[in-house]
Amino acid sequence: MTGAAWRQELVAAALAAREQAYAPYSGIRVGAALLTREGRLFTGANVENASYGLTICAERVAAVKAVTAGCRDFVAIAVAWNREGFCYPCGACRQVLYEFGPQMRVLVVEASGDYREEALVALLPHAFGK
Ligand SMILES: O=c1ccn([C@H]2C[C@H](O)[C@@H](CO)O2)c(=O)[nH]1
Ligand SMILES: [Zn+2]
Repeated sequence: MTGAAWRQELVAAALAAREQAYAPYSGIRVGAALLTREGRLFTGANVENASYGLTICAERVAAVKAVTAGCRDFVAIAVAWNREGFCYPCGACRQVLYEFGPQMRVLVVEASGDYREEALVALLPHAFGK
């Protein structure tokens, strides 16, 4: 993945990953697609639980898949959902992403496929890091 093409690929993968969401409680289907320094792409979707509090966000699913595949250097993540407006990662996800990608880009995607690009550091100012 080179040049600008990776952005479109990441956005498309995040939109598609929503299909894998398990969200019977909220109905909010979130998809994430994470690009690592090696050029590998990892997807994730939210996995809810009857206890509610044990729900896992799409972004953290993608992050743990990457790390457990040996990829610890995150370049960018795209996040999409099935609601109006842009899908921004929650605070917990921002912190977990920061551990492996302090310089990474975050593409927040609308259901239409339009997206905005942010720097993770802009979403998590004065971050607590290693
Ligand atoms: O960063 C976030 C925030 C929320 N969700 C999911 C969790 C839950 O299933 C639903 C509503 O919070 O959205 C994510 O996947 N990522
Ligand atoms: Zn989250």
